Amino acid sequence: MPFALLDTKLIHEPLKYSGSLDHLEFIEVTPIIGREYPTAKIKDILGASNIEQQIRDLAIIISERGVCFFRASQDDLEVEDLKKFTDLVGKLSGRPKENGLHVHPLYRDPANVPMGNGKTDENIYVINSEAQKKMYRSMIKNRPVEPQDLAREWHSDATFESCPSDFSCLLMQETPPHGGDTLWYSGYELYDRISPSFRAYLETLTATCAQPVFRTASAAGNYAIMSPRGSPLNADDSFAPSHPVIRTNRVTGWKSVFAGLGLHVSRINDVYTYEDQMIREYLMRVLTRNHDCVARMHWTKNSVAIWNNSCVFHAATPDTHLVPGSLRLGIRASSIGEVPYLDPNSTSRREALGSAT
Ligand SMILES: O=C(O)CCC(=O)C(=O)O
Ligand SMILES: [Fe+2]
Repeated sequence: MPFALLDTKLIHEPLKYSGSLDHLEFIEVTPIIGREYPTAKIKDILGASNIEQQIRDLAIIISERGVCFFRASQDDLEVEDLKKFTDLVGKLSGRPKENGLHVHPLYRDPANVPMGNGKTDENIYVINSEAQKKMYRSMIKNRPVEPQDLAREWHSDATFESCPSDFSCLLMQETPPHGGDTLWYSGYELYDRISPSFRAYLETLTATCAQPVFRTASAAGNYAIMSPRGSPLNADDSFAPSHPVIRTNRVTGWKSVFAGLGLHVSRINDVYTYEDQMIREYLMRVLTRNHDCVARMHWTKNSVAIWNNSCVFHAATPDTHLVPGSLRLGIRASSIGEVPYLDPNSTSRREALGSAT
């Protein structure tokens, strides 16, 4: 049995779609990843008489497709609606009962400036291109960044927590005239592109995850006051949990690459340094050489994306500063899911769908 399987009690039965969203118009973004709803309003889902059934079904669709885009303007979506919606998607798709919305350790950081309405909220992470510009400037001063290496942007939310995020939902309130796209990458398909023997090896591995800005003890200490950050299990202030490199998605039951690459993965455990580098570089190389696994969102004002962090990686495109005077402002809520696990009896996405893609 792979040691990345932490606890058999964590294993969930895959959920079944009931058909409650069949009335919504949609297009698949690519054969592999993403679904776009061109006209649907999240507010209507929240006001539906069968809200619980619709949200549970939506959680299943997001988990199968990785990410869903709500293209129509969601300008009637208040901050409280965004929080309620994200919370319900996590709750109704079976996250542990004691978990709730993530409290981002950086929410009081100067970079996490007030939302468009001038307020702050512990459950809302603000994405503001002006504040990011300042933060990047100071980061670059301390740790020079290769300008051509945007691969550093790939990540999955809150993997620096023992219980990371299952669903994240981002409402983009202000958009630059061009640029500022976000990309999502299918961790299911990444898994399916690895040879069976190498997959079997990766399934035995875990990795230590850490947010780069929390790696100093004083930073971690400052953020510790925000415990428990969405789950009693996130009371650990080390910000360096271990997660399985291959993970089962609790909603679909499909295997995905998880803690094998990206911004927050600091070390593959129990291997030598060269092996750690080799495994992470290999996975990143498969990712960057297979752009058909990407769904890309060109944001329009008040559009929304909601994704399942346990089966997709995502990356911002930090080019807003190239458009002088433009502002990109988004607010994000994240639900806290289960402790990541690998069910050795789970299947890959392609196996489950019986498909070539
Ligand atoms: O700014 C973006 O495009 C994505 C930001 C992000 O990583 C997130 O909202 O989780
Ligand atoms: Fe993110």
